[in-house]
Amino acid sequence: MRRDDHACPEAIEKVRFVRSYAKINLTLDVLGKRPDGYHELATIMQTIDLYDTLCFSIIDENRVSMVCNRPELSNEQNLVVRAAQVIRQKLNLTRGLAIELNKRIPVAAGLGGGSSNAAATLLALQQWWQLPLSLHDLWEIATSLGSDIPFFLTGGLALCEGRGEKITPLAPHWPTSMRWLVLLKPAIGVSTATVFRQLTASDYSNGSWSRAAEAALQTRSTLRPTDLYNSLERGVLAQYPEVAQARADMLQAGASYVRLSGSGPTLFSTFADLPAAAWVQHQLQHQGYEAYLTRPITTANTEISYF
Ligand SMILES: C[C@](O)(CO)[C@H](O)COP(=O)(O)OP(=O)(O)OC[C@H]1O[C@@H](n2ccc(N)nc2=O)[C@H](O)[C@@H]1O
Ligand SMILES: Nc1ncnc2c1ncn2[C@@H]1O[C@H](COP(=O)(O)OP(=O)(O)OP(=O)(O)O)[C@@H](O)[C@H]1O
Repeated sequence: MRRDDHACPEAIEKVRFVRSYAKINLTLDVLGKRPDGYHELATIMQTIDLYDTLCFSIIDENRVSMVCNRPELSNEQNLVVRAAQVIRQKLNLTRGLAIELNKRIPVAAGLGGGSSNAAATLLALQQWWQLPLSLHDLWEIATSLGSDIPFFLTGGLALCEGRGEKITPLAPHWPTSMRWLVLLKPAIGVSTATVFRQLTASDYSNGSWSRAAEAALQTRSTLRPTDLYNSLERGVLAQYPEVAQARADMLQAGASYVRLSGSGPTLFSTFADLPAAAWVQHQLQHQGYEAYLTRPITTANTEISYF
């Protein structure tokens, strides 16, 4: 009998299929730089109905293999492989795993795709193999792998503080005036580390944007476009002309306002009505842009529902 057989009864199915959803940052305050080199954040994140799929199969070898429809991501540094390996090592599991990752979430886009994939892997293995790991254990593993990953363990709507790992779930009071989202992904990738490095002290805020938005969401007060703020936006617009041009084109296409998600370069706008959102998406696609019509969802990696 193999050492980890107790966690994998014979009856367990050999294949597991999960979705892994993206996020947007409704607000993002950078409070300042910390002694460990990271930045102190207050950000409100929301999972959205744009997802990758992951297929896990048990294999008869003591290793983790991974293939991805984006060949440049098929390697051992992929967060999916790293997440699976951390769990295997922590619990001394010898059971092998083959993972297929189908990416639909744009990469290096500010949509948290890799982080979501890692959290989906942790949750899938924990549930599938009935591992003796609490949500706090998973949170610790997630935190060690990346700042955005803890959020995706619960997803939905949340205030994230510290490096991003201190999660306060918020009641899902998403404004109806923001029911539809149009995302525009300019044709460049942006390194999160570079964006943070190029911040200046004048970009810092005291967290008041995220706190005010949190209060408005909790009390179901109106959230106006002018209430949304991202400390990283000024630097990204100044550094990448493609993003500034995309923003101008989005406004020209009929978006009433445009914000950057995370470290970009993806831009988003919100709409109360589907026809208005679809019209803006159509116009952007007609201009050759990669544009998505999507909506917020209330949970992360398992069952979802819409507002
Ligand atoms: C911009 C956001 O997406 C907002 O949600 C996140 O803060 C980024 O989260 P992430 O991609 O999971 O970030 P990590 O993989 O932990 O860090 C990537 C790099 O971003 C910078 N970084 C990240 C998070 C943070 N609070 N401060 C930072 O300065 C660091 O230079 C770090 O080396
Ligand atoms: N499963 C994965 N999917 C996408 N990228 C991954 C994955 N694993 C590792 N990476 C690496 O992480 C980098 C950032 O990718 P990702 O799509 O997560 O960026 P992002 O959306 O900007 O993330 P965030 O918003 O959390 O900063 C990629 O350039 C890639 O090298």
